[in-house]
Amino acid sequence: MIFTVAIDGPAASGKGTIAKALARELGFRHLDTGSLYRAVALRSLEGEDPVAAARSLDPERLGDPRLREPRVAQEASRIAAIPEVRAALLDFQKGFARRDGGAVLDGRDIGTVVCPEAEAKLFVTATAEARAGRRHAEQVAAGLDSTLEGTLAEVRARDARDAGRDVAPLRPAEDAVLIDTSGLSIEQAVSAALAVVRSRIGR
Ligand SMILES: Nc1ncnc2c1ncn2[C@@H]1O[C@H](COP(=O)(O)OP(=O)(O)OP(=O)(O)O)[C@@H](O)[C@H]1O
Ligand SMILES: Nc1ccn([C@@H]2O[C@H](COP(=O)(O)O)[C@@H](O)[C@H]2O)c(=O)n1
Repeated sequence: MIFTVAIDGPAASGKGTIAKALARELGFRHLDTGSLYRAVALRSLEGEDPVAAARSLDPERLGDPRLREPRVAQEASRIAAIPEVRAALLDFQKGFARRDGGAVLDGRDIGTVVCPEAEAKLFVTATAEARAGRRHAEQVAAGLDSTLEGTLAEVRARDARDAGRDVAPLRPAEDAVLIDTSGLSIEQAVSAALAVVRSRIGR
């Protein structure tokens, strides 16, 4: 059996939280595809050519805590606009998705480019203000220097780059189900997503 759940959405919309919860609940494997771009970005910030970094990336080594830093997130959205970087990361993502069993992948182009054949597609969104508030709280809890205004500006800059690039821009697939988490708790958002996926599994 192959069953792929494709989850896309802008920064801090809650797609990673939903993806992890779905994978846990359904016994599916999970890939946070943003971590691939962040790993390339970290190496780019250290002076490496991003295309060479993407071509030699070890996807099993994505645990570096520096990947979560805001400067890495911004650099990720810059190197993610390079077509050769995206091409170098594509086969691994497709292979992860279509191995036997169930898989949940979250990112920006999963339903449109990586897994256009996914059995269930979700587009998770929220207002920029709600997303910035969540990311700011997360950064404060992690002991990082963060202001709400600065985080909102970063979220907006990343949205503009991710949605405005020529290659694989952030957008909902035509057949994606939209979940706006602005007014939802984590539990409500996860159960809305689970209901969509279960309805597809049952078909
Ligand atoms: N429905 C929700 N209500 C309140 N907080 C939420 C909700 N969903 C997620 N969060 C919190 O918001 C933050 C961002 O969530 P998450 O990491 O899942 O977003 P994301 O879309 O995967 O972000 P990114 O693409 O930047 O990695 C986390 O701290 C998470 O706990
Ligand atoms: N499928 C994807 C996933 C991510 N990106 C880019 O990486 C940046 C970081 O992603 P996070 O999900 O960890 O926030 C993101 O802003 C995108 O530019 C991508 O292009 N495609």
